[in-house]
Amino acid sequence: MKELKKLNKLFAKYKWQLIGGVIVTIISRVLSLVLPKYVGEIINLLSDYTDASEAQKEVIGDQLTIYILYILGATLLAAGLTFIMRQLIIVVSRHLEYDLKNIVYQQYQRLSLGFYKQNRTGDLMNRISEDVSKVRMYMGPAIMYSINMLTLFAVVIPAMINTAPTLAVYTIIPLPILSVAIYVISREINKRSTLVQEYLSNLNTISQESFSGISVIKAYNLAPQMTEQFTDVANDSKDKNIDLARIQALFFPLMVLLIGLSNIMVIYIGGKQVIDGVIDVGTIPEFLIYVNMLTWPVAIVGWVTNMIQQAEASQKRINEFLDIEPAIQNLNEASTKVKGSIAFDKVNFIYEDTNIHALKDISFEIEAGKTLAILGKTGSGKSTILELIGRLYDIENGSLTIDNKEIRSLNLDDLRSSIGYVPQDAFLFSDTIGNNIAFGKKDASQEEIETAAKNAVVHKNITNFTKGYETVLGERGITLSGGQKQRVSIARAIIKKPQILLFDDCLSAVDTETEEKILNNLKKVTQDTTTIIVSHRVSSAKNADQIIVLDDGKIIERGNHDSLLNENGYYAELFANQMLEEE
Ligand SMILES: Nc1ncnc2c1ncn2[C@@H]1O[C@H](COP(=O)(O)OP(=O)(O)OP(=O)(O)O)[C@@H](O)[C@H]1O
Repeated sequence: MKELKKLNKLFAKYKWQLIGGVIVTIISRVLSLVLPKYVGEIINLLSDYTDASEAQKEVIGDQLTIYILYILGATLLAAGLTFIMRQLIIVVSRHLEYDLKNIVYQQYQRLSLGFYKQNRTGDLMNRISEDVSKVRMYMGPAIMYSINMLTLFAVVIPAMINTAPTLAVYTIIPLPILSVAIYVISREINKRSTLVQEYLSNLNTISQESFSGISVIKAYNLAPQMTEQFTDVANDSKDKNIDLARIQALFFPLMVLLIGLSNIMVIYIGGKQVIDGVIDVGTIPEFLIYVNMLTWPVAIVGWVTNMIQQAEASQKRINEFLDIEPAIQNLNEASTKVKGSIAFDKVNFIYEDTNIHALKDISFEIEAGKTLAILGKTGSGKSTILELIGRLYDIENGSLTIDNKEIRSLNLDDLRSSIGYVPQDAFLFSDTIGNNIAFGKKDASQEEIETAAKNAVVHKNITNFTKGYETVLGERGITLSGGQKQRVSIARAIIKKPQILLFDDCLSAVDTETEEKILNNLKKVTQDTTTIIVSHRVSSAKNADQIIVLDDGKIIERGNHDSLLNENGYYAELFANQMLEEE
């Protein structure tokens, strides 16, 4: 229960509902005693009825009516209270589940990019859904059934012992056996259902990948292989489901068998005691009802134990993530507005997970409002520079300053909200185009959205869609072309009028003519914005105030378009090749 202790803080928030739930449960269980007690009394009265005089028969008749009314009243009240009990405890568990999901989600948002590189999306999803659901089973049903069971034991067993001690002992004996048997079976059920879940998740991954990669599958005519792969996994999944169904099928027969045994015990031992005159005949139906009242809670002991064990394991997995401190921390709570000058001084950067030395002794400076273009072969470290400016990673070596202040000393929220970042792989949400652009600025007006789209030269494309800005994009924005996606992503960055704009090769899918138009528009609207353009194309870089060329993490050339052409190095060669291509 060590891991589950973490939830106590959450429980405290709902303590009154929980205490109410406990009280209501106790009252309803006490009321449930009325039924067996008076059924016993009724049978006793009935057994006297045949030999009774007319006057006595009338009294017995009245008595029977009163007992029946008692039973009816108590049963109705107990039913009402059971409803309230579920409303209190189960509803609280849903609130707790909601709170826990939010806590996990907020933690996910806090964690740094490195965390996401190390953990699979499926695992993250599982912990926030599957694991939280298992913990909810502890927070609601497990607690409710435990209270229910304990109060029932506390009221029924003394009542039984009080009425007929010997019969009580014989009746109770099979119950622990039932409890252990259910525990063993439900543990096996859990083991097998975990396997079923695993196979289901494999099946989901295959289906999801085949839907996302449908164009590749069709182009390579891979449909038969994919179907075969799916069938194999589906077959395994079916086998695991059958294994599960087999063990589940044992659950109820076993319960019925053990209840039957207890009932036979009551009738056999009770019958003998009635013959010997130790107990009244009414005690037998009374005990039969007790046995049936106790069986479900006894069976539940095993089930609840399992639920708690699973919740403990799930909470352990959740705690693993909750206990991680984000690698990137905000070290300054005070607001620090960013103007936009950036300086790298002998920055070295090694990716921890791959040990790749991505940046080696990088030094450059950009004044606020100026433009820097970064060129270089793939894998030369261009994107890494942008990631360091957004503090997606911290540097260990050298210095990176913004407005002459060490980047770590800036308020992280201020830093990030002063940056407009357009990643290499434009990601659009499954939402309208308008909302995707407005994502960069919460309260953006339609006019602002359209202006941003015009500057990113995508307005005309959008208005060509029947629903214009209201066009809903599918998963990963599949209704847009690569170039359109890039431009929507640019509009999203410029709408927030950031102090620093980072473009990571985001004009690669746009033709040079449109590229020119976008760059010209940007020049107008981002006059005071520090802009860094990462590109493979000279056309994106030629107008920049400063250009650096990277190779294997090092700066091999720097200058502006004219000076670099004079150098006759990599840049000049790239320019010549690209001019040739264009011609
Ligand atoms: N998250 C990461 N974890 C580990 N290694 C990484 C990570 N991101 C990049 N790298 C490695 O760091 C090096 C520099 O990568 P980077 O993405 O900065 O290059 P790039 O110049 O932007 O390349 P491209 O033009 O292909 O986008 C590469 O060798 C790459 O494999």
